Amino acid sequence: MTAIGILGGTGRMGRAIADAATAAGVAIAGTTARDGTTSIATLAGAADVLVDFTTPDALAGHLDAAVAAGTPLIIGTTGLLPDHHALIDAAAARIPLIQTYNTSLGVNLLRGLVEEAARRLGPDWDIDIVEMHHRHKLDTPSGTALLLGASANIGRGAADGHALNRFDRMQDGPHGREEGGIYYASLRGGSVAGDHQVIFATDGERIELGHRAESRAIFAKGAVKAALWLAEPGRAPGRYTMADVLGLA
Ligand SMILES: NC(=O)C1=CN([C@@H]2O[C@H](COP(=O)(O)OP(=O)(O)OC[C@H]3O[C@@H](n4cnc5c(N)ncnc54)[C@H](OP(=O)(O)O)[C@@H]3O)[C@@H](O)[C@H]2O)C=CC1
Ligand SMILES: O=C(O)C1=N[C@H](C(=O)O)C[C@H](O)C1
Repeated sequence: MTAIGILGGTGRMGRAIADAATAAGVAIAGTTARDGTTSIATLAGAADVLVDFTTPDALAGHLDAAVAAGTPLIIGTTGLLPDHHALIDAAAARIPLIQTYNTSLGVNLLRGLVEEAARRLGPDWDIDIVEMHHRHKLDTPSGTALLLGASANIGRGAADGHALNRFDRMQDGPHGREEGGIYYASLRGGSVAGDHQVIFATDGERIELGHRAESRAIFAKGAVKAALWLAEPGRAPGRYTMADVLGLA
């Protein structure tokens, strides 16, 4: 039976993933938290696959441990910067790895719809992304908002959608729109698990494509599915996506 090691086991997502794994009959090899009482290296050696929903500061240590043990890794942590992505690319040459800002089926389907809408609508339609999350969320805009922006950029013809919006952060105030810019608005409050709305607006009409997460269970279920997929025997090193896992690629 596949055993999952949960990095950040004390967190909201860590606990949800433990519940989802138990419900799916998947073993838990162990968990870590910020206090370091459990050795990451020991857990990496004991687990068939690791899942990391923690904080960008912890990423380098988690990658080192996974590579040293040869253990596949799923990174769900958001707020990553270009340097983090360079470390992930280097690790993916050694182990199978998935880095994704959203593990839900719905958002990964929505990405394709957003890409298609942006492609068909063309440059006369402005694109804005509005997201709302619980009061504890630290990063802004959400990783999913950036993913959806990347899909829209790809639909508009960009070779690498992320290259445009990894660096284009939120723009505020009535400064007028930059041509081709995608604008983000973020709300934080209550216990919202994750709402995203992509608004395509032109003169006289709007199209809205959105997704609402009713609980973290959908992210946890997707993370367990991705973990089982990544841990399949013979999975070669590489940087895979949720589209690969869900058969959407
Ligand atoms: N990809 C996806 O589908 C999703 C991604 N996320 C992302 O997952 C991440 C975690 O979210 P959430 O569970 O709500 O956050 P929490 O704050 O509830 O949990 C964070 C976890 O990380 C641990 N941690 C914090 N700092 C460190 C550190 N320096 N080293 C090691 N471990 C550390 C915490 O340990 P301790 O308890 O000891 O502080 C805790 O276990 C966020 O980036 C969030 O955006 C969330 C939902 C879905
Ligand atoms: O922090 C969260 O809770 C979530 N984070 C992810 C993000 O930043 O997009 C995914 C989901 O929306 C929940």
